[in-house]
Amino acid sequence: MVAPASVRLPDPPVIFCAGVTKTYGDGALAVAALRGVDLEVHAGELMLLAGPSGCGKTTLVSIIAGLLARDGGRCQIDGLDFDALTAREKTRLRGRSLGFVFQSLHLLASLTAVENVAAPLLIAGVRQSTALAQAAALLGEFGFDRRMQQARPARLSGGQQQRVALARAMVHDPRVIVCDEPTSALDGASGHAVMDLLRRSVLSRRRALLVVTHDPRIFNFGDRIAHMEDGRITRVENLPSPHSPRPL
Ligand SMILES: Nc1ncnc2c1ncn2[C@@H]1O[C@H](COP(=O)(O)OP(=O)(O)OP(=O)(O)O)[C@@H](O)[C@H]1O
Repeated sequence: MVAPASVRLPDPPVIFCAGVTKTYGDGALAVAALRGVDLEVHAGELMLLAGPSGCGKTTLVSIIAGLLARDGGRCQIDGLDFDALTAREKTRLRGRSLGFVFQSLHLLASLTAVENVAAPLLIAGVRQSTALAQAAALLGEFGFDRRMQQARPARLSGGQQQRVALARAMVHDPRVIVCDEPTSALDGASGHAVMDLLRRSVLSRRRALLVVTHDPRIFNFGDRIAHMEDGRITRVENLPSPHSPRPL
């Protein structure tokens, strides 16, 4: 049936997974990490992903970010399926549409904070002066003064390093940001500051964010929470009155 012109159909999800499976190894050593995961995250939504250690959270976000191939099911970012793309198209999709922050931040030790943040723009071919100016402006919004922007990661606190990693994931204005345990190593105030920045970026940019967490202190930053157990998402619940800071 055709919908009447006045009915607004919902936007398609920005992150879409249906029946995703993944097994590591084979034979007697096989580990079924994902057993059929269904998940949808929409523009403007911050989805938390929680569950016990070993239930498959990192495997799932690695597949969504195109860093790991799935065995079965469907998975799309903005309507595109990583597994159907050539290596060059995958790199382009990652560079254009995705930002990720994993547990080990992978900041480059020999570069300053601002150079780390500018790196994705330089890789995408943006002129150095423009890339550095954009990176400095974003770090400024993240509370970094000029001196902190010129510091190498080893001279920054854990919370500051986490914010540099976040800025690097956002500087190219991606549609999707995926974070694996962004606050696990941080004290309450630093974790709050990081989640505040993530929340602000969702509100201003209508991004889809997927944040893996064990940390109940940050549950009020999410719109919904997907509970994962033994390789499946067993329940998705709406979170009451998510924290709504000023948009970035
Ligand atoms: N490279 C690998 N080779 C073999 N097994 C793996 C590999 N990576 C993960 N696994 C296994 O797959 C399952 C899911 O792991 P995964 O890291 O996705 O879980 P997780 O929920 O992120 O755990 P945690 O909360 O501890 O980070 C676990 O049983 C794990 O031991």
